[in-house]
Amino acid sequence: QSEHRSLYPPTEPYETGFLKVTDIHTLYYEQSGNAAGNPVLFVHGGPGGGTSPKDRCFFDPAVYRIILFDQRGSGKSTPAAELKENTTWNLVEDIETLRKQLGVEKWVVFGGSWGSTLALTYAESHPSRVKALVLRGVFTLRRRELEWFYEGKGADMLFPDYWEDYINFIPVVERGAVMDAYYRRLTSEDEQTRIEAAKRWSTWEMATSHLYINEEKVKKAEEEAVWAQQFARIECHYFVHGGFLKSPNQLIDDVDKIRHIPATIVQGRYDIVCPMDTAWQLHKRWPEAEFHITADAGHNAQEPATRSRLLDATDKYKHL
Ligand SMILES: CNCC(=O)c1nnc(C(C)(C)C)o1
Repeated sequence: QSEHRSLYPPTEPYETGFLKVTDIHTLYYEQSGNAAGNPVLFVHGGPGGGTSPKDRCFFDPAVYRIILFDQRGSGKSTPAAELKENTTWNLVEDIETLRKQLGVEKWVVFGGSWGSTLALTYAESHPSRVKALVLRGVFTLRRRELEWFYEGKGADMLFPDYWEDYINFIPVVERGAVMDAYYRRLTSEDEQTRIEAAKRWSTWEMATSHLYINEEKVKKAEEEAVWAQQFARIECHYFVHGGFLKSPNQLIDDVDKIRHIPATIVQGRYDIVCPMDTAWQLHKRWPEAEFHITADAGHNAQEPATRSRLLDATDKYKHL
């Protein structure tokens, strides 16, 4: 393992498309790299975060058939930020629909943050379809994870400056349930209320996603109203519904369904958005999975040590 690796060079898709999955939702997807190669599915975060061209660069394009898709309401999928028919189980079905559409039997599945949540949910639902899992910044939507970051039960103590703009948007009397209060505003009849709530919610998350604040990401949350609404509305929708999971600890409790699958977990020690406890609990229940703590990293996949371990992992599974 070299210490700090660079991403694979940028590539362009050899195919892009739109897949209608319900009367309401149409999904954007793309394929790049080697059309006859080892299929890998990139599962983006948020939910609602969408994919970007850089996401392709975690994979050796000479070997991998690199498949990206924008989940319901995210990125180029339409309608943007749509919450109707948008649940974890819909997304698991969408992944199977996409797999069949593309003629993939089995694939490597790669996901960080919410992408790790959906990757785990998909693998536990369809273990025979997963060649290997690469998980980063593990998030399982336990109540404690949500309260830590969105309800003023921890992360606010580490970023009190950025917390102020997030929490001051909500009247004191509503702060007993901050996510619910944001949800009322993110789904308000009034467009300006929706936009302001989305910008505040997204800025809080972008400001805390790196060990060293990434001003570019903060600017994106403050200035890209469409993206901010996709990110904030869909995240908040999933969180106020507990991820639509059957029980609060379902993903870790059901890990025995996937312990036979080759896997690598990469976790930033100073991940403020998805604190290391979750990855640690998953690791203890899944000792077979390779486990890397990156000592000088936060939440984001592009932080040098995290990026490097992720590249090592995709190289490890490239010939499966
Ligand atoms: C719990 N939400 C964290 C998450 O999934 C996430 N954080 N940043 C992202 C993007 C990189 C997609 C913006 O996703």
